[in-house]
Amino acid sequence: MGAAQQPTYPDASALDLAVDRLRTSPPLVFAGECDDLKSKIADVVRGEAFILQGGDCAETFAGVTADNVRNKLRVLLQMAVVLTYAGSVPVVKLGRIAGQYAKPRSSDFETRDGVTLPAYRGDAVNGYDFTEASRIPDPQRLVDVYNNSAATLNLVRAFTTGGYADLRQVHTWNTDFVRSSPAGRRYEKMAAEIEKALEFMTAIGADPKEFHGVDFYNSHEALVLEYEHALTRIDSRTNAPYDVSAHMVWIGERTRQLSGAHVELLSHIQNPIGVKLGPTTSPDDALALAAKLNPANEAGRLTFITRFGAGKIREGLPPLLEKAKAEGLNVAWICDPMHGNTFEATSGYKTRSFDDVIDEVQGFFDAHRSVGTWPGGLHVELTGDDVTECVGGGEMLSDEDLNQRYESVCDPRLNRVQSLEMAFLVADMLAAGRTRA
Ligand SMILES: O=C[C@H](O)[C@H](O)COP(=O)(O)O
Ligand SMILES: C=C(OP(=O)(O)O)C(=O)O
Ligand SMILES: [Mn+2]
Repeated sequence: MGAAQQPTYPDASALDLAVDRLRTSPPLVFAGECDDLKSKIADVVRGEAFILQGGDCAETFAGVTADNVRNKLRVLLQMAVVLTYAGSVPVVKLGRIAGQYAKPRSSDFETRDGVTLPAYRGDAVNGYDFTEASRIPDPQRLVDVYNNSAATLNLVRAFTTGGYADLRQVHTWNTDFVRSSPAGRRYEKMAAEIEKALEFMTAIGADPKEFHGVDFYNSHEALVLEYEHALTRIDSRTNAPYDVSAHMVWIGERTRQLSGAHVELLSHIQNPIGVKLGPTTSPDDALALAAKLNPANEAGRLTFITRFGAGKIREGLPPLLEKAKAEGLNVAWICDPMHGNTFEATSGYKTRSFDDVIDEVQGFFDAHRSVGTWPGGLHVELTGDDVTECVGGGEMLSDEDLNQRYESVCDPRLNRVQSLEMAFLVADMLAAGRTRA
């Protein structure tokens, strides 16, 4: 069986050149950082922390600007602080960022006005423009992915350690359009309480440097095997292979075949890894994936990202949780409430309803509560901008609003206000679990 969802490059020598370039390029992340993330995910496995993983469905090279990166980071920081404060749980912050450039597709082709061309597979593979030339897979794009990921990560590191993410800035993240929304006002009140608490802590002698930066990690779907393989290095400390293209990588719903090439490649790297599990996953499928990908049952190594859809999660998830619990599986369970809830609006746009997204998260919490397992986190497609891609939410975006600012090149993302609303709703779910426990 060939590897699923791979580009077919017309020019093999150009691919060799790109891969050679990547093989000799410096790592984007360090193995020790991947280990740190793994130990934080181990806290999630033990029910002591919560993961917030979020970002674009598909990053684009054109989207690598200071504003864009800062806006995405800012909404993630705001969501994380809401979950930490209102949900009373430590939050592991993980961007779908600095490498999320390759897309699996349902169909190999796209037809517009009677013209059929190869599907867009992300900036890692081909161009979004609907022309024959742009849709030809170009291996030089893999080198562009590396360079754009390096630039993004550099900025992310500067923002997260250079003062922008200082908890004492909690008010300033609530800027412009978000501030006037109900979620923005709730945030404003919470930020005032946090500021007071920080002043109190400083007054009793806490070191303000403690609040200065945050640990922030990055992740993407490991899809194009040539890229991930070329960026796998032997770590000098441990002599073990790490995929140094990101701290964490995951296997998508379309490439999780047990004997497939993606599972094989990721079984050999030491990074923390994820696997998406859709509604066709049986409890035995999940166990077999865990046995192959985490044979030592190491806590923090494996995260299952469930994406059942709001209508299926309440029935589909509990059998998986029960079996995993009975077998003593050390795994973090996180909820992707996006990919099982996509539909085409009458306007033709791919969209998701905010209510379905929240309903799936509620179903996820209910399933974990009924089985006695820990709802370990969220995996969300979102943006820091004021886009109109998902319907509903407090702004009550409708089908007719979608054309105002639909910018995603793949799946619809929650906008900044919807993301903040989600954080408060999920913090309430976390808090409700605590009072019941
Ligand atoms: O992001 C996920 C997939 O790439 C996406 O959902 C597939 O979308 P498609 O069904 O339009 O190919
Ligand atoms: C492709 C994606 O999801 P899934 O593999 O769950 O369909 C994605 O996360 O963008
Ligand atoms: Mn997507």
